[in-house]
Amino acid sequence: HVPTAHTPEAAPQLPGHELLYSGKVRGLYAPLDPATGQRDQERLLLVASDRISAYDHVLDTPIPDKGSVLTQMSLWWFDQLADLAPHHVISTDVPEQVAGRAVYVRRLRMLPVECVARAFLTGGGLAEYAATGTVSGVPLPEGLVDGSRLPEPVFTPSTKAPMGEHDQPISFAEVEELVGPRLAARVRDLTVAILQRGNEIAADRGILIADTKVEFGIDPAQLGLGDGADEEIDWASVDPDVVDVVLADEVLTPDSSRFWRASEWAPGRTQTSYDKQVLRDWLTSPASGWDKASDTPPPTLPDDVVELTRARYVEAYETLTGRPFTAGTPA
Ligand SMILES: C[C@H](c1ccccc1)n1cc(-c2ncnc(N)c2C#N)cn1
Repeated sequence: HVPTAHTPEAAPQLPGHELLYSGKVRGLYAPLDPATGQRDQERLLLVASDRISAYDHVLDTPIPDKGSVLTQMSLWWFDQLADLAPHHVISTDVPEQVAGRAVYVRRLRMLPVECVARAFLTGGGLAEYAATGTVSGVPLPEGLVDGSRLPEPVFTPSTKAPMGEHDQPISFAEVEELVGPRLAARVRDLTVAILQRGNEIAADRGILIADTKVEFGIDPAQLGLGDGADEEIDWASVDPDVVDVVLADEVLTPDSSRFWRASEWAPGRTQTSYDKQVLRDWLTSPASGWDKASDTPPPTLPDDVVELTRARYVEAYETLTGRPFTAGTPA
């Protein structure tokens, strides 16, 4: 296997497409009409790079096939969850430069809420619980520790912070102020149901999904808006029993969620990350010569760390889906 790495940067130029948003490891493009050069108002191209982030840094060493593995995994989850929510995927027939790691999606009006649900307590949720006994305003049993399984998944939303900043946790009441009580209840219930279903499926494969972040959008046409319109939306006036609340972005991937090996789960300490532990262990070992508190960029990764990390992504995909990973081609 001679890995080819797609990394010049998270979002390379793409002929016939205009870059709209560049995330840490992903890009969102508008296809251009070849005749007029105008942006297609109904579709977007969501591209995953091979870049990986750790300790709030995007590493300069790519993980070959990471973008493709996570794209294929997300596509598989959209199918597994189709009875819970419609999704935004149109086609995987994408430009050859991004084959296997990009999807054409319906252009939606995205709800201004990061929909996070937690099935196990760790990270920011654990810190909030330690300080208040609650998470996102939801009271939890006493005596929970790092990695404790919650009685049932809890909706712990946050605001969409500007690029590069950390999302801020908000209460359910604040979500109701943002999008109205009806949409707030719907996205809460959907986010919890998605994580619940994800863990039911993953548990059979020896994987625990501690938490996940999903995004929802609504078709502009169902909001009575033209495709290109970007006027303000009165979300509280939207009835989720009338419009389709569409599952967008990526779903239940190791980038949007915490993946743990069930066999390694031990509440009371930091859990090992299914996909990023090899990377984290090397970065925090003397071998890297890096100090994560120094705010200097992490060093280039040695080949073995890259290959072991790639193998973790492929293993997660093949274990979850039961399908062999084939680089560069949609499943
Ligand atoms: C956060 C995410 C993002 C991805 C990649 C790079 C930077 C940001 N994003 C997704 C949309 C979006 N907007 C309209 N319709 C859609 N179907 C989607 C989706 N998915 C806007 N932002």
